[in-house]
Amino acid sequence: MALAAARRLLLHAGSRLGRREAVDGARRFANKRVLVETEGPAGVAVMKLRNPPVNSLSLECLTEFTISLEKLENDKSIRGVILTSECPGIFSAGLDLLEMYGRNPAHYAEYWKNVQELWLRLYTSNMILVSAINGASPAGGCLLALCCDYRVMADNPKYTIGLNESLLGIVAPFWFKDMYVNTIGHREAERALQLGTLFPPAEALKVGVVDELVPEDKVHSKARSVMAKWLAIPDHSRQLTKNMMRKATADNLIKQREADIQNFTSFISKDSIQKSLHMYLEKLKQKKG
Ligand SMILES: CCCCCCCC/C=C\C/C=C/C(=O)SCCNC(=O)CCNC(=O)[C@H](O)C(C)(C)COP(=O)(O)OP(=O)(O)OC[C@H]1O[C@@H](n2cnc3c(N)ncnc32)[C@H](O)[C@@H]1OP(=O)(O)O
Repeated sequence: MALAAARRLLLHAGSRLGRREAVDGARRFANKRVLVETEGPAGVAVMKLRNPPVNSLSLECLTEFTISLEKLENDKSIRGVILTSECPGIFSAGLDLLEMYGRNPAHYAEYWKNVQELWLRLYTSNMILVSAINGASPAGGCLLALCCDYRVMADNPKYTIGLNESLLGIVAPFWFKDMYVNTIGHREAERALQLGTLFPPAEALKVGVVDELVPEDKVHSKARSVMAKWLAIPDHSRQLTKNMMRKATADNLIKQREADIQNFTSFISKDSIQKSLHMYLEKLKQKKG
């Protein structure tokens, strides 16, 4: 309830801000963790995640992301969005592990509902989505990129991308899996999901997790030129085609959202899973020291 009220407030405040800035010509709105700029080619917004240090998808970040998308969807002048990160070297570290560790079942359920919500909005968006992957993109970070219509990645071997859930002792949900299969095919997805493979750029390109690699300083300009090509297609035919390709996958979650929340909640609440997450978090800490 409290979150829903916060969401309404944010949406309202955001739309007032958005209107004022549009009048000033600044064409920019922001909340704390997501910045949206609509300068540049007509009809294109650039959405930047800025939840340092690693753009983990906390509940607040998910909510702000969903609200920003909703605002862009409602703005009929926007036809395309470039999704990128403001955190150096990190696209997104994926779901926030601290939302899935040491909390209570009601929190897990609320969190998962919001993860579903963002995924459904992104995956079924009528807008053209291009990701400019300018850093590491594990698990939920990869999920964000997979929702896009085209993925441009920085050709930096330090960055990896993939659904690595099995390395954490958890399992990618069926809808993450479905989207992976849709993108890279059954055999590659089967292998990558079991091994929790994090692909360096050249391998990500080879297997089809991303569509194009460019030098790091060219990621944004390439994303813009890709966007220009997609903008040249009439919206109605592109949207109907996208819907035809994606509807069954989205509907598969829509028809069992509640059951999926229950599954997640009982899975993540298990002692053995909490222990695995604890060990993974410890490993992340030790890496530093
Ligand atoms: C039977 C079936 C039932 C179905 C049930 C379904 C269950 C499925 C559940 C969930 C799906 C999960 C999806 C996910 O997305 S899980 C998250 C996966 N993410 C990762 O594995 C990434 C982990 N992070 C990293 O590898 C690195 O941090 C990095 C490469 C992103 C960045 O490296 P670096 O720049 O060196 O930074 P640090 O490692 O030092 O990290 C800084 C700081 O940030 C913390 N942190 C990192 N990642 C996360 C995260 N995802 N969530 C929360 N916090 C994170 C890290 O711990 C450091 O914290 P600090 O020590 O306090 O500074």
